[in-house]
Amino acid sequence: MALLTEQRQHIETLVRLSEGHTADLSGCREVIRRSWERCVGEYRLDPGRPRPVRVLTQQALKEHQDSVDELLHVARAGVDQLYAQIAPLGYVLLLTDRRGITVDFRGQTTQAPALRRAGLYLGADWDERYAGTCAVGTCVHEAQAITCHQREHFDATHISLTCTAAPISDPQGQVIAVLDISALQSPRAHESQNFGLPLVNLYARMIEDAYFLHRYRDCLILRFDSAREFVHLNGRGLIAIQEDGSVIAANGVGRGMIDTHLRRWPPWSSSAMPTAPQLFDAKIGDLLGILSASDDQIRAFRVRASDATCFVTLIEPRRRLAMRHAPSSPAPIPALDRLATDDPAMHRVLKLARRLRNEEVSVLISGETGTGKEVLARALHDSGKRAKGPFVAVNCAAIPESLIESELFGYLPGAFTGGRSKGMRGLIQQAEGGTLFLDEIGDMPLPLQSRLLRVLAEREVMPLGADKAVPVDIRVVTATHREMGELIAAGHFREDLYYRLNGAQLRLPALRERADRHYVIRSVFDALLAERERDVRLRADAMSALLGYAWPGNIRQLKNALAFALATADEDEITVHDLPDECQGAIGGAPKTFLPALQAVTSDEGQRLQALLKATGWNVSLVARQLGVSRPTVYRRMRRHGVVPPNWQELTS
Ligand SMILES: Nc1ncnc2c1ncn2[C@@H]1O[C@H](COP(=O)(O)OP(=O)(O)OP(=O)(O)O)[C@@H](O)[C@H]1O
Repeated sequence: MALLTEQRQHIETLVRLSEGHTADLSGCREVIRRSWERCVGEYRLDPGRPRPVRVLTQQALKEHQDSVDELLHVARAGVDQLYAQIAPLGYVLLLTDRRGITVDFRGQTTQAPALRRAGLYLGADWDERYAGTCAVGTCVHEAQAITCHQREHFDATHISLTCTAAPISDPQGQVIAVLDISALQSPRAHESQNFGLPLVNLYARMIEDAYFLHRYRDCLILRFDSAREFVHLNGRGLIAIQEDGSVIAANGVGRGMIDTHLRRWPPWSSSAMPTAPQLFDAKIGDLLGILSASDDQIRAFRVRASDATCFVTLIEPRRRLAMRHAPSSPAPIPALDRLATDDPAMHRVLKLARRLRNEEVSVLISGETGTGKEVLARALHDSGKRAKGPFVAVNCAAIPESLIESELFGYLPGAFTGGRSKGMRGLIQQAEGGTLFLDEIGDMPLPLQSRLLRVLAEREVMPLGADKAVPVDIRVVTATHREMGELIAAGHFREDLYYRLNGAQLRLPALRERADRHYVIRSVFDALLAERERDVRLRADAMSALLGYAWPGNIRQLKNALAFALATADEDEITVHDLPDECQGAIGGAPKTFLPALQAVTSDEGQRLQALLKATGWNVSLVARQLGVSRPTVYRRMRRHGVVPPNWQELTS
């Protein structure tokens, strides 16, 4: 009721404004007043007829997303980080294109119906011409960050909302997108939103700079700041230049410097631009030589426009950097190298794998299901001196217990009823000269563990029914997703066998923990395309959802999800809507890991654990490190206390 009364009063104020009475606007901020005047004068919006929220069709939304595809991709990390900060305060996040169409969104699924009604949703249109005065639309019009709080909105439908938006400009200074945080409810006082403007501005600037660095990654870029300590970390000025010092593009701070320079020294022609040596009062050689001039790869220059000192570093084109670093990197081993790019845990695994590939030492590969243990075992085999020999993979969990002995060790004719009349060469012997890969080793029955131990110790195998052992030359690689320490403690696995198998351990990280998820997604996708001889584009919104998903089934689940999308997508591109439901994230592809758990946890220990998990963004590995226990132990404790992460359904499936 209160809202309806407020809406009526609001409408009356605006109707009076449309009739030329401006007396009621004395407390109104100038920027809002200008926008209201545009709404009634220019757009002819009728304040007496609030308009329903407009949400675009999937097809129309797709077109808008396409037009900012590259930006969406670059912005993702910033969008996720900002949302992680504002979600606990009850805010949602919108990224719109320059026309005010919401092309990316983060919000809580539990609030979806209310958010959709309010227009805080993927595809919602916040163009000032349609929605009236609002943070996004007015921000685009004014090209400046703005808070639009409650009754500052033009349309009476929106007056319970509070919204703060900041523009994101392209390297030419044109607004290409708007970053917005909004809440359905907020305190009445405008000051309650004071935190929002600097926060959204900061992230908009970071996204803008990330986009600049991405667009000009193949150019020389000067990065500068007035504080030496901040240049590498967050140098605010960016200017892309050519080798002769001419300016290609600049970010907001860089453009500001150029403008001041031009005001002081007006050019002889309107198209003439100052060069970098002119801007920094330097020789081009000094600028190009920055990296070797000092230990911290920074040099001080005088900015001619302001006479201020400024500290500058040089970012080299990515291609040139790659070439420079190539000679020092170790000799390529394609079978191993293609498994990862720049993930620290994978680097450690692959570094050790390189050393082990030609050794006879037994290797135990651990990691959650689907992390690629068999793929790594095969790569180890393919890259080592046994590559020409066979690679025999045995899944100990998949073979019935009654058959596993005969399968592994083989048997002579007539060794047991039901066997083949000619007998059978066991898998151990089939791996002669090559590698025997025993997957799910934790599931091997105890009696067989003793026999396997003998094979490893004596390097010979005794087929069923034989009275003489046969020598074997095999390398054994095993894998498990189980906690071997627990199996040993429970008497299910022989400790002596474990130590023999665990000559070295390679621990594969879960896909959700990998910093090179983008590379993994791309390579799995490319492999599927090659298999199917198809050419299909993976659109940025799909990539964004894939990057944000928790992947309880790891690379296997990823592969299945992409295969599903390829099989069901209508066109020659995959969008977020073509992915299996669980990977589409919360509304607008929000990473599930950011959604709050809604479970009631009663025990003290459970609550402490839940608080710790929440504080780390449900990073189980980090919590395990903080508590000094293993990850499986954290999962077990979560299960015991009923601590349910947002993505638990997948984790337990
Ligand atoms: N780096 C990779 N590139 C492409 N596909 C991969 C990669 N790693 C794993 N896969 C694919 O993911 C699936 C699971 O891999 P794999 O069988 O090696 O995992 P696993 O850890 O051994 O699984 P499990 O624990 O269930 O035995 C396979 O289809 C494999 O082809």
